[in-house]
Amino acid sequence: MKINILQLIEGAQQAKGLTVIIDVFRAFSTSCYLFENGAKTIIPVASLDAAYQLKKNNSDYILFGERGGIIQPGFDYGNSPSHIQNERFEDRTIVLTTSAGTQGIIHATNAEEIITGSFVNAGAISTYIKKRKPKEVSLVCMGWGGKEEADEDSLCAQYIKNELEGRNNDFKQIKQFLKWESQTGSFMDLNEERSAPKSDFDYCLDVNRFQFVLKVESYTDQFKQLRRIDVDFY
Ligand SMILES: O=C(O)[C@H](CS(=O)(=O)O)OP(=O)(O)O
Repeated sequence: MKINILQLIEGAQQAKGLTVIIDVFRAFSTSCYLFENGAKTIIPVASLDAAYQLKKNNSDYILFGERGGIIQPGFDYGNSPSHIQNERFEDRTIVLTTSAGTQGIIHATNAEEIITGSFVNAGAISTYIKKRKPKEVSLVCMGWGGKEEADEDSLCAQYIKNELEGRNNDFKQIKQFLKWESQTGSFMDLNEERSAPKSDFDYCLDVNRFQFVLKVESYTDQFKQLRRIDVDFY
């Protein structure tokens, strides 16, 4: 199995084979919590306008997302896992637009198959890939707004690569590094509490909490959706 680690929007455009679009803080961690809390499907869209249009045509859809980490006018929620811990989304369709994660999905036009990547389901991702046995895997780190590399996404890519190659991971060390040495995730201290509470850090780094992957599939001619696929651990 050939494994590529790629960076940012250009990396998403170059990605081939089974592609994992990685966004630890916070889009694809939050997406896992949404499915855990009952969401029927998530429609990832690139622009705020597309999100507003979908809501206009489907008043029961729920709008999630941010720009620069901040919840946008008219949105029901931002991009925070902390804010949905006690919320249920049974049978609800979520529309999600974020600065980095959803942009990666939209730009990965050469990928054979796309799944999302985060630490909260990293083990499930490697199990899924091992079962699928693809010739080529692309691990794409979406970073800050898809434009600047971020430690958490690069470390998540390396974690998944190590799992696939049978090498050990030291997640405790990864978490300590992200907490005390890396600048990444600092927007959680700076932004308004209602958009990025500090507790998001721990929710996004609750490694292997979920045993499912999120696969990108067609929704309509125009839009894609994320579908939850449960992966057996053994
Ligand atoms: O809201 C977030 O967590 C980030 C903001 S940014 O990309 O770091 O500016 O968006 P995401 O798409 O979840 O990385």
